Amino acid sequence: MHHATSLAPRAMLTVEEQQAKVSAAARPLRAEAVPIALAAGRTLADDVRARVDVPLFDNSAMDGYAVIFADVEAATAEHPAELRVIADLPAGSSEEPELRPGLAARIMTGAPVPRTATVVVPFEHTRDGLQAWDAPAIVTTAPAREGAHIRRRGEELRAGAVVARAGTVLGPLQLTAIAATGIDTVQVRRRPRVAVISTGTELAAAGADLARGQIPESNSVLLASMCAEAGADVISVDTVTDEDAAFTALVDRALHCGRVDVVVTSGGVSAGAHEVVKNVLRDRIEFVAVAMQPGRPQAFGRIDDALIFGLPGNPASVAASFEAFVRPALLALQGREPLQRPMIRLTTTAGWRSPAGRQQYVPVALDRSDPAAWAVHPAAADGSSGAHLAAGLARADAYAVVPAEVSAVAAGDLVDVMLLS
Ligand SMILES: Nc1nc2c(c(=O)[nH]1)N[C@H]1C(S)=C(S)[C@@H](COP(=O)(O)OP(=O)(O)OC[C@H]3O[C@@H](n4cnc5c(N)ncnc54)[C@H](O)[C@@H]3O)O[C@H]1N2
Ligand code: MOO
Repeated sequence: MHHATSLAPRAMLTVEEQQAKVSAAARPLRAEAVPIALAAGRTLADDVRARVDVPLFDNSAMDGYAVIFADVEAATAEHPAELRVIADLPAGSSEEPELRPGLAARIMTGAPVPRTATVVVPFEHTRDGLQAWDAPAIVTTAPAREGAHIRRRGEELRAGAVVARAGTVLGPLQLTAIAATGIDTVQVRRRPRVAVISTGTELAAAGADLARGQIPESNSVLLASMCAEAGADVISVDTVTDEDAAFTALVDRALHCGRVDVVVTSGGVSAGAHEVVKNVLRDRIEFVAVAMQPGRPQAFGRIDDALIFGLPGNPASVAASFEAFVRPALLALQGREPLQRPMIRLTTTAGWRSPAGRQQYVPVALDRSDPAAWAVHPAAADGSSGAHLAAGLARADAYAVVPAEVSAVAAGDLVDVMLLS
């Protein structure tokens, strides 16, 4: 079916205006309890508080002898202090020897320090080093201070104190810290359930033989992997022709059978004769022009509880639109902060033109050969930034984001770079 599409020029929204509409619609999903072993990449819904003190008890930081400071504070190689050893304390020992003046306990790193010990002397500061446990300890170097090499109960964190804040993404370092405070289950936001739909009668599977007019389909792999990387659960990935009925069926399935939180489509949103996304959804979500390049035609709205993103079909447009609108929404659904990628100002070693009045997203390659002066250059072989460029994305690590009012970037300029990893 053919729908006439208005070609009357319309005011473009700024990227920020469109982002504000998206973030107003993207409220955090409900929380669920997840064991820490399965929580990598999830986002904390609540602050996590330590269940136990860290360290949990006074313990030794060195392999050596637990002793009373006064017994060894004057020890030298010429006048060593000799102590009788009354206990052997490996890590995990629950023994509590009564340490009196003149006595020592052989102790290993991590073992509980006897209550009356006031210092640990490492084996390196004894005459004989590691010995049978009950051989005398002959201390030849005085400790620097009372308490040396004893890690005190709760000195890093007290039970009840916050280990990690709500909104934190759980990576390996966060999960180990949580485990170390005696917690095995965390409250995290539900993963956004996402359906990806590529539209275009010209699309064939990437490995297929291609008839004239057909091209390999590439947007769905980009969208599915970017959604997964942003913490989403991609529940379906489909490619459809530009026929309204086929697209309608997929959207209905996603919304009603798949119970998705987000639908991301590519293609079919501009001004042509076969704009399937626009034809089917024009009355249900908003189709706008955004002052960005690539990525000008955009669609966004809510149907029931799901956010619907209609991204333009050009591969570089899909990629930039994802960064500008979809990724921040996926993060907001998970309650994450900040929503934007890290930005850094770097020198570009090549220049390019930028369309006046549109914020430009140029895929760039990072040159990290000088660690103190990273630089960038456009990833596309010819240095251009066209929306149709696809193969050049293989070299891209980042986007240079050029403000709308800038019309040319010159070699040597500082540019704002959005890092992708
Ligand atoms: N008369 C006008 N024409 C166009 C306008 C306009 O304002 N007036 N806008 C242009 C801009 S800017 C863009 S961006 C594109 C966006 O168009 P659509 O979203 O409708 O995308 P399609 O036409 O379906 O596809 C564009 C391009 O990308 C290729 N494509 C699409 N899907 C895939 C996929 N899954 N994998 C690989 N490649 C894909 C498609 O074959 C086209 O070459 O419209 C301009 N036109
Ligand atoms: O806005 Mo389009 O995405 O430039 O080609």
